[in-house]
Amino acid sequence: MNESFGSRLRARLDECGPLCVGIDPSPALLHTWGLDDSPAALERFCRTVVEAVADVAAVVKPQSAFFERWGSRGIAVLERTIADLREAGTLVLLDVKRGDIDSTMAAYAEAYLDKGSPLAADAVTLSPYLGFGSLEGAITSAMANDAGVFVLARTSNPEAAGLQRLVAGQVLAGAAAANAGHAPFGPVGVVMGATLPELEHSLDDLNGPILAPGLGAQGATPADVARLFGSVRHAVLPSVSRAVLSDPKLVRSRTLRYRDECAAHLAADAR
Ligand SMILES: O=C(O)c1cc(=O)[nH]c(=O)n1[C@@H]1O[C@H](COP(=O)(O)O)[C@@H](O)[C@H]1O
Repeated sequence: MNESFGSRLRARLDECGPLCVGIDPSPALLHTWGLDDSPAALERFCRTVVEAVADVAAVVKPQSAFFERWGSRGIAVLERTIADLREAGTLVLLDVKRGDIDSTMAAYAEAYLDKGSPLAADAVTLSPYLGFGSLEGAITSAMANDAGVFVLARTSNPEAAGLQRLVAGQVLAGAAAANAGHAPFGPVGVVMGATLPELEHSLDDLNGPILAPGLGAQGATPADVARLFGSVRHAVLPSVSRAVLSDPKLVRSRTLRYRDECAAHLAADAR
């Protein structure tokens, strides 16, 4: 692997269309699938999802929390899931939402971005709460490893608005500065919920990908994705978890439906 994350994401979006599928093996979903709540069931769940979506989702996003709850046994399943996805050629965005002072961030970067790490992903989610500058080392590490990061800017949950409205501009400016001069995208993506009533900031100068979670279970639709992100449609990566995971037999068909509906709405509503 020696192509930048931006190039690999561009190629994957062009090949598969705009969708990220989350792997969120919650106890509720394991129960719905008729599985017990155990590491073995977790592994079965993940294998089923990987087989169903690896060739049709541009990106797959395992949610670390659902693996961490099983301690080392859960992390072992996460390692195997990441390896299976990468072997299948799917980009892996590990959802860990990390953020800390620079020396601690260096250790997180080593854990999730260093090519030699057992948990190395193509990209990770980061939280900018300690200041965008605290993420600088992780961004440098991402670039050195042909990986990427997605920094929380305006998340999909309703509680976030008051706090994030105050700082989203700084996050977007920091990401745009880090991405300047890179093609086709820089390594710093941002997270902007598909549930937002409106975009309060311009994304035109970002030059990076936009992860847009909230489709399905949180109420956002493919039409919302197009309404919010039509002007940056080549860079948006809508993300869905529960709405495609709720029935093991329908994971693939629901993935295809969300992907194709997002593509159709983005093409039709592009401004
Ligand atoms: O970083 C994320 O992926 C994320 C950001 C955000 O703003 N909102 C959000 O829901 N997420 C994650 O996206 C997934 C959403 O799952 P569903 O609501 O089931 O599609 C969860 O793993 C969340 O942690």
